[in-house]
Amino acid sequence: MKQGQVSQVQIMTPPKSFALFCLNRVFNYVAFVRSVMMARKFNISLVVAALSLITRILPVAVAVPDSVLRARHVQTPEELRDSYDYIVVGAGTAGLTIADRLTELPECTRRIPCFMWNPSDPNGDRQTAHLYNLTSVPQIGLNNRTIPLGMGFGVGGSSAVNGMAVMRGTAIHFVPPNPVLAADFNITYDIQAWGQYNDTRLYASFPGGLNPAINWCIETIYDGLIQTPGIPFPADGHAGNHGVFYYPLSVDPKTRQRSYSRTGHWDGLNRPNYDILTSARATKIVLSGKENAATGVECILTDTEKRVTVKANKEVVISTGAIHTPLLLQLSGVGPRMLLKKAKIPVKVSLPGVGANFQDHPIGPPIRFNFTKPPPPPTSNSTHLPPSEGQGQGLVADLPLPVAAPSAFPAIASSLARQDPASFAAPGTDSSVLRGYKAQNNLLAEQMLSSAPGSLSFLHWVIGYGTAPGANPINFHPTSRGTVSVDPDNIDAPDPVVDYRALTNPVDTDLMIAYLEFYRRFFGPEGPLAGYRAVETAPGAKVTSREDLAGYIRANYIPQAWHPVGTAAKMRRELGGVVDDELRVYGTRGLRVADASVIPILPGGTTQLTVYVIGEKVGFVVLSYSHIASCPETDFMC
Ligand SMILES: Cc1cc2nc3c(=O)[nH]c(=O)nc-3n(C[C@H](O)[C@H](O)[C@H](O)COP(=O)(O)OP(=O)(O)OC[C@H]3O[C@@H](n4cnc5c(N)ncnc54)[C@H](O)[C@@H]3O)c2cc1C
Repeated sequence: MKQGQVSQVQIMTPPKSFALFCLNRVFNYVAFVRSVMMARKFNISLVVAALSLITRILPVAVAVPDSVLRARHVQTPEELRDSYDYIVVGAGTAGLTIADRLTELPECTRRIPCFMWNPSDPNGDRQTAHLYNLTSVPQIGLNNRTIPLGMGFGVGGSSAVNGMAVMRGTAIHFVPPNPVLAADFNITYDIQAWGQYNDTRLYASFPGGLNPAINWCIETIYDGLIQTPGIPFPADGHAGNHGVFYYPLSVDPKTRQRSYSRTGHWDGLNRPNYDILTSARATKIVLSGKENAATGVECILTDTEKRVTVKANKEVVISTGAIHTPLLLQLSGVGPRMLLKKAKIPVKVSLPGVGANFQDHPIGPPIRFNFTKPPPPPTSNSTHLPPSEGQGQGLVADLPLPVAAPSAFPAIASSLARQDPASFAAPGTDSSVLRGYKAQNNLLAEQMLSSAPGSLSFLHWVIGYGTAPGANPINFHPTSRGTVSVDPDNIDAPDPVVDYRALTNPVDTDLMIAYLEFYRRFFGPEGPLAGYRAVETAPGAKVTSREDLAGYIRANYIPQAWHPVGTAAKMRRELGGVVDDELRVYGTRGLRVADASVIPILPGGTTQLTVYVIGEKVGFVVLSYSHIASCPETDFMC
């Protein structure tokens, strides 16, 4: 395939190897994003790109009305089968992806129930009521404020309630081998691996609807960014580089409805080998024998409070998200020994990393300006707005640290590299976890010095929000590490104790100050927008000392953007890792974790795309391998 061709309008021949086939499946979703971006670059109508994809999946979509065909919905214990080959716990973003892939091969796998909690209406669509109502403990770094966090719990999990932004990290995240980054998820930026199959039913598109009130703002800021040294403008926001680009949404371009794991991986499936048990909360994985083999799942039926155990013949995959996965592991006896002992939970596997390494993208305090000489409103021939049929939700600028903090970056990097993580980690953190933090610090410090293509971006600026020019800077790579733990005094509580430990590492304050200073330069009298004579309204030009800025940050910092990761990290065990490269939980047999919790360091992008890929990895690449010997090759081609 030549660079620049629109992959979706080509009919490709099947790949020769199973591995390539799997990779192609993984990349379908991304490929569509890319084709849309390519279409914009080469002035090919987005509609053509979208239609080509729709045309290819249409026979399936038409022949299978959603209302009729779905996985068997099990609602009472009596309907459960005696045992299941695979049990996927959690019908969320990754969980539904995995269950779909496993049940694609009817001869090879049998019967997978997905447990989920409180889905009052499994046929329903996005409902705000389908959010967990969770709050963190008081944050010592944030003047003891508590922080609400929302995770989805309907069929579809967080993909059913999320903001639908579709982004990817920069390339370094996905280039193996790397001991502490996502690596090894077999994501590649090789265009050859993309877009050769179009059998996905998940979409990313530019559905239109960019708020006209903020267009002027985008136009003006875009102009300013062009004049700022060192900022690339990749035509394709998914090419793995930092820079300025429009991002698409997980929206079906035809129906303009949310495209999420339920519509992509559950609606329309009618498979005799697929059961879904709802209104059930898993409380424990049964680990048997010396090998701690996962032989079943205990759960509580939320309508009747009845407890049932479902038997697993082959594997259990935990896919309950970065907040509830560490809780479920700990309740099963897999976690930090001291914590489990305190909670009186028999220790099956001492794994200190379970619930450690907790991260989310923090949203910084607002910095706002008034233009006293306002820019002219955009005209219809504005050059920087996306084409009308291709309006996305927004424009972002993802900047490496040398661009965001051209004078501060060496000092920030060297202070991180010199740190002893024990000084900032939660009290009692195990030495293996501290070694993992050190490895992460070293990698982040190295990346803070780089603006090479594909290196990490640090400042994430979502442009165009707010009524006034300015920003709430988002830090793509915070250095503080939180914890998610069972409450030792109440192990029956459905939710864990969540502690962001926000701003406990002073480097995070240094980064936020550097970002606020970036905006002061950008909007100020020496910056590219000087002609508009901006006056700073928040925090105000008088707030300049480190102490004052740190106080402003402490009072306004929000340590989460609904992207929790890292609490069952895919890292080496001696670095505090919880799962290996194939996402198997250390010290167990037949137990994997596949959801956002395995991501060791936050990607420089929103998280859903990476989570889908994790689901694909487990559901298709890893588990399918165990059946290659017994399944005819053609099974994989259908
Ligand atoms: C409000 C919000 C906005 C977001 N915005 C964006 C965005 O714009 N772009 C983006 O890329 N990402 C966004 N994200 C993040 C993204 O959606 C998540 O990273 C991703 O969906 C996580 O997938 P997961 O499979 O790890 O977990 P989930 O999709 O959350 O799935 C976990 C599932 O497990 C179930 N579960 C939990 N505990 C149990 C139990 N004990 N027993 C049985 N079931 C259980 C839950 O009910 C849920 O269904 C947002 C998230 C939220 C919540």
